[in-house]
Amino acid sequence: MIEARGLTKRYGDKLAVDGLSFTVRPGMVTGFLGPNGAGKSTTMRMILGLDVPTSGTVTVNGRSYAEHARPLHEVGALLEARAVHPGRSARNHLLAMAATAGIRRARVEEVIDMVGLAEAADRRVGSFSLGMGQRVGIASALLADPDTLILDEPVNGLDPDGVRWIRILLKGLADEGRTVFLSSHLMSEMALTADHVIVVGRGRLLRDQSMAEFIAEASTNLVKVRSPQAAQLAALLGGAGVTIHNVAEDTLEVAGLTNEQIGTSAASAQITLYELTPAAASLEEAYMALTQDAVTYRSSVGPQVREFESAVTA
Ligand SMILES: Nc1ncnc2c1ncn2[C@@H]1O[C@H](COP(=O)(O)OP(=O)(O)OP(=O)(O)O)[C@@H](O)[C@H]1O
Repeated sequence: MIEARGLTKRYGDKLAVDGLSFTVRPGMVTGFLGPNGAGKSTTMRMILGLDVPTSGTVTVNGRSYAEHARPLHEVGALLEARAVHPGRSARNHLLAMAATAGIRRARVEEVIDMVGLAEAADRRVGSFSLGMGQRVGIASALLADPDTLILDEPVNGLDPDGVRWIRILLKGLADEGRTVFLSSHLMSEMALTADHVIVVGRGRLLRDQSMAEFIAEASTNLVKVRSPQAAQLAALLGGAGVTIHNVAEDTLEVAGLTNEQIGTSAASAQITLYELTPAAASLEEAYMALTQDAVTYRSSVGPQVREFESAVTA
């Protein structure tokens, strides 16, 4: 369990993290989302005792990182910067870490197997691909069998196989009752991996809720209906509190009625339906809508955002 209370970090004039309070709970994967420069890495570094808060506190299992007698056994981390000596083999790197932390040698072989590095463990880490390097980083994080894992952009640059592998691994670790805290800009992947989201913008907390709630909140109550008798259906459904847009000859977008109500009305008037789809936002759409004002480094607005904006204002 990770608990931040009023966590704040100032670098000169820059307030990188601004009074963050949140709890990352065990038994689930929590996604940490936010635009570039929102303060995610700074927050993760403070959790790991690599940066000192200007004010506020952050604890892992009730104590700050520095107060733990055996911190590696409490929390394992994969941060963006790789800190592995390139001339060492993966096995020697893990053996050196294990020796320093008083971890038995057999555990090194266990984690090598867990991350699928058995074949390559004696090769120099410097010769590894990005994906293999990430596996070494994850093996290091898992070495002391910690209850809490913190991973900053673990899927960055990985191929689809590697991305899928990390997803399955993290979900499995959460199912074992561990706390898994993960940052990523890859929204489609985050949607598949995380059960809960914490969203920050300009150092501040924007959301702390379940993935399902976050997406549902951003979903419009539009229902897309396709019918060869679209005009007849529109006339039938029209009424107070109902808005209907004819988006194509055979397609309506209806707001103000549930798909059950539309289906029942259509059936009673013997109108044929080809499609009846409630519109659900994607995580990316929900995230974009929330963080639009919190983006520090913005490129021109992409077509995806425009599409969503017109969908919600239509
Ligand atoms: N050591 C530092 N000295 C000065 N400013 C810093 C330092 N570390 C981070 N910052 C600033 O603090 C803000 C938050 O940075 P941080 O790296 O935590 O954001 P982030 O959410 O992890 O971004 P990204 O998604 O790009 O990794 C940024 O404006 C950054 O420039």
